[in-house]
Amino acid sequence: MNSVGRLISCNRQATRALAGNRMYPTPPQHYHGGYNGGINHMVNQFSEMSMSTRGGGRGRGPNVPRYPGVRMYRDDYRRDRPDDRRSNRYNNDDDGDNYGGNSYGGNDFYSGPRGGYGGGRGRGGMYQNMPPHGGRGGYYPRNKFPPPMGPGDFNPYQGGMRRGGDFPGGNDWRGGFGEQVERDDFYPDRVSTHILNSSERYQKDWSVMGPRDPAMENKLFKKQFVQVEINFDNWKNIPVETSGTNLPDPINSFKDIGLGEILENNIKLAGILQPTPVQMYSTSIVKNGRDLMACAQTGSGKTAAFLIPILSNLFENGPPQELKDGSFMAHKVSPLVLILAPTRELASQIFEMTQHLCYRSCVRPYVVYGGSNIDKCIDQLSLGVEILVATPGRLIDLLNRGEVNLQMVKYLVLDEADRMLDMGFEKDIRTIVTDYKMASPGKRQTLMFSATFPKPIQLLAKEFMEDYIFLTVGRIGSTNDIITQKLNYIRRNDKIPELLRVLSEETKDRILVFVRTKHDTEKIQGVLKDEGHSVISIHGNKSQRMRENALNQFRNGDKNVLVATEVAARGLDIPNISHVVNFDMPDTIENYVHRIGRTGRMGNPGRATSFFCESDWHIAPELAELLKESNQEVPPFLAKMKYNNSTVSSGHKKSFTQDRFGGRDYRRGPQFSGNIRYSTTMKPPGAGQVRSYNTNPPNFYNQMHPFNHMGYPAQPYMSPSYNTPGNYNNRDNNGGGNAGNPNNNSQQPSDRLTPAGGTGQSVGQQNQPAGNHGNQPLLPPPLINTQQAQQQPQNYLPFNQMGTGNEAIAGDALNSSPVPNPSTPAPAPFPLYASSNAAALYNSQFNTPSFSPRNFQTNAPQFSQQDLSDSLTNPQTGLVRPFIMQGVTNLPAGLANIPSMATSWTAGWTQDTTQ
Ligand SMILES: Nc1ncnc2c1ncn2[C@@H]1O[C@H](COP(=O)(O)OP(=O)(O)OP(=O)(O)O)[C@@H](O)[C@H]1O
Repeated sequence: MNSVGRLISCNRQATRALAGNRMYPTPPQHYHGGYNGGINHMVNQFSEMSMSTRGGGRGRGPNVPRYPGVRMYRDDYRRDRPDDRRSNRYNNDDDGDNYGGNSYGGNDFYSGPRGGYGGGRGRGGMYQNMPPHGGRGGYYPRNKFPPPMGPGDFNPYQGGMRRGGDFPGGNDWRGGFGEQVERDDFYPDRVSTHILNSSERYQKDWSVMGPRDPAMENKLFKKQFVQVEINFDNWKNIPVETSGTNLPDPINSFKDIGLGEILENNIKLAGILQPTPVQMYSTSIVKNGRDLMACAQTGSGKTAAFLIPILSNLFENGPPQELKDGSFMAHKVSPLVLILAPTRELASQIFEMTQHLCYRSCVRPYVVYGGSNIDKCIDQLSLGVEILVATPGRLIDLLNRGEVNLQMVKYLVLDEADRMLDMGFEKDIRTIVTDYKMASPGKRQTLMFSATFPKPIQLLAKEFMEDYIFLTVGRIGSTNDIITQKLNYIRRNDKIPELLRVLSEETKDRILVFVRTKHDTEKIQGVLKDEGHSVISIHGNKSQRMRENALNQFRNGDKNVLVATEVAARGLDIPNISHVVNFDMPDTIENYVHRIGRTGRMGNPGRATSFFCESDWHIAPELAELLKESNQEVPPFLAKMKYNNSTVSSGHKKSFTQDRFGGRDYRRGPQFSGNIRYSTTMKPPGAGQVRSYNTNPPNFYNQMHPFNHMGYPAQPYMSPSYNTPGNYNNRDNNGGGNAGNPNNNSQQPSDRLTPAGGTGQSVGQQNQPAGNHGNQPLLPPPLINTQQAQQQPQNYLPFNQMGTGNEAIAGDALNSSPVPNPSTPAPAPFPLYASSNAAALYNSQFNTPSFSPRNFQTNAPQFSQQDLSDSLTNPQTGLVRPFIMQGVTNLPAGLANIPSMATSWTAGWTQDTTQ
């Protein structure tokens, strides 16, 4: 007997044992896909000491290769998909279904037909229209893969789904080989907001609030768990940047737009009184019908940021005409809003908030994800759903079954979008968006949200969008300042004692401990329990019920330590997590950001402690940058590691700064024709500090480097908005930061940000001598086209009049935009450009590997030798400062002197170059 056969045989025995006296016929060979799947499912459940088998899981299609020895999880098909296991970098934590488990759950191609397997949940296609014969029977995936027949297909009495036992033996058969467990207690649909069916709802006026339902209200809005006060003060200073065409103005309050009575009522009940920064911007962007790619710090209210404006539009506009007049006859559920999330828990959380906001409305939300009961799910869908929250795998399952129709989708939301478009999920997202007749970009609105948005993902994401706006809230490359981050350098064997020590210092609130593997999660949970801690764990090997129970216990304070794998890293909003401990470092810097983002939410402080081993060196450079950017202490060992590994780590660094993490609109290059706008009413973090730079610069780095390592304007730089290229947006152009526009310098509204102690006077007007920092707005570094500068000197300021902090950066002009000059408009904040060669050279000259390659462009025009030597010989008056040697491959001999010369230019130069 081969290993598969042995497995089947042994499973049969287990099955019989579990089934008690009930004996089931061995199905014919060609049914074994379904049958086998069912058994495997049961064994899996059995191993979790749960008798919750319900007719077995899905079967494996007979033609799909099986990998002996790999347990088939009902919803964890990643394990059976070696390609995905290989390619998914999030999955190398040995936590098979951290993210993807459910995503493949139900993909019929892999799972084989559900039909059949001895009373399983099959929905045999050919009998699906014969309810008297046992419900729907095995299903037929109309779109793609006709399943081989299973018992449910030809014998509805045996295999068809009974749903309530409408045929003798009904529910018994549902159970298949085991005891049936009622899962209502955790099934997410425990709160249903509507009783009308969809066609009834389509006839209603959606802007009218329905009657109050005190019981429902209590269920939805009762403060189940400790509520955390929101600290809006911590957001007043957050920098916000938008880029794209025709940027709408943000709202200041929800009252600025008519949300309608339903939403106004519901947000109040949900405790949402004023918008967070991301909500201010996204609300107006979505209400203006635009696509949006939003990158905002963890815990800043992104969920409501997409839900509120979408719902506002829905309530205002009502159902689409085709649905109202019945011209679009959907025989299946046709959601108007589709929200996709990577994990079950996150989907469930989004659904919960959707329920809150849909209370007393005609809009019915629902959530589908792997690990939950699909029959129930289908039952619920049949009532009609306007907002569908889903994990990709379960949705594809339902699409293949023909249960969901995406043709009416008007809003597509990807939460944790970078994760959703990462390798593990990208294929699924493409399938969902392109294979099921969803409206194309432009005809639907597409919204993507995350706290991290790497450039390659942006490139992918743009395919799903049209003329989108990129929104950044918070400093990119940083985490929330209010999370105090600590790194402990530690040997692997010392981690557990250290964890016990850290926990012993904690007296209150909840602590979340991240561990790499499922196995270690269990192990550490055991150790902590033995030490008297009140601890629970969550990981992908746990059943959905156990996962939800663990989260609930942690949420409501029954347990105050949660040990988790990456599965809990993204999106989970649990109040009062005071401390995140990275027992094992995450594999990527993005994951680090999301993990520690479980604390420090809604503007409240948090702590993160990470145990750093020597083997974690790969994340060192990125982490050092991140800590620096977040105003955290960079431990000496990390800085050392960074430089020691500079050659090895450069690849990481490159991908970090240039391609990963992201958060800066990748489009902002020479070809970008949109606008860029910075927040005007919100001061940048540390605005007070900024002013002090002028007299006694405490942080020269920031002043000298208008762009930080992420290519993002460094902290002090926060210009009022203006358009690019070349045109000021007058509304926002009074004073500070807009050098070169003398007409607008006369007044400075009180809410106007004055960067770097600025009185708002322009460089051009002031003609500040170099080194005099007083009254100088910090400008973005324009790029000089040196040739043009020489030809049109009237448009340029001599170097020595620009003043430190306003220095032009040598390089190619961006669309020939000139350097600030009183008579010409100032250019927008450009990134710096240089070739990679120049970058490498710069870094080697300055003995630092950390100059951002993000700003480099390989095909930039050559920088003339003459320009260089002019600058070298006379840097104070030259038009060009050889700060970045753009495209230079053959350097003049004098170049070697740059560091020493630079030092003499300004006292802060050396600091300037150490970034
Ligand atoms: N304007 C608001 N006023 C009060 N509470 C809010 C507001 N907006 C959101 N919240 C609450 O803040 C918490 C965090 O919101 P949410 O989970 O959407 O953050 P997030 O930015 O998506 O975080 P993450 O990046 O970790 O996914 C939630 O409990 C939410 O109900």
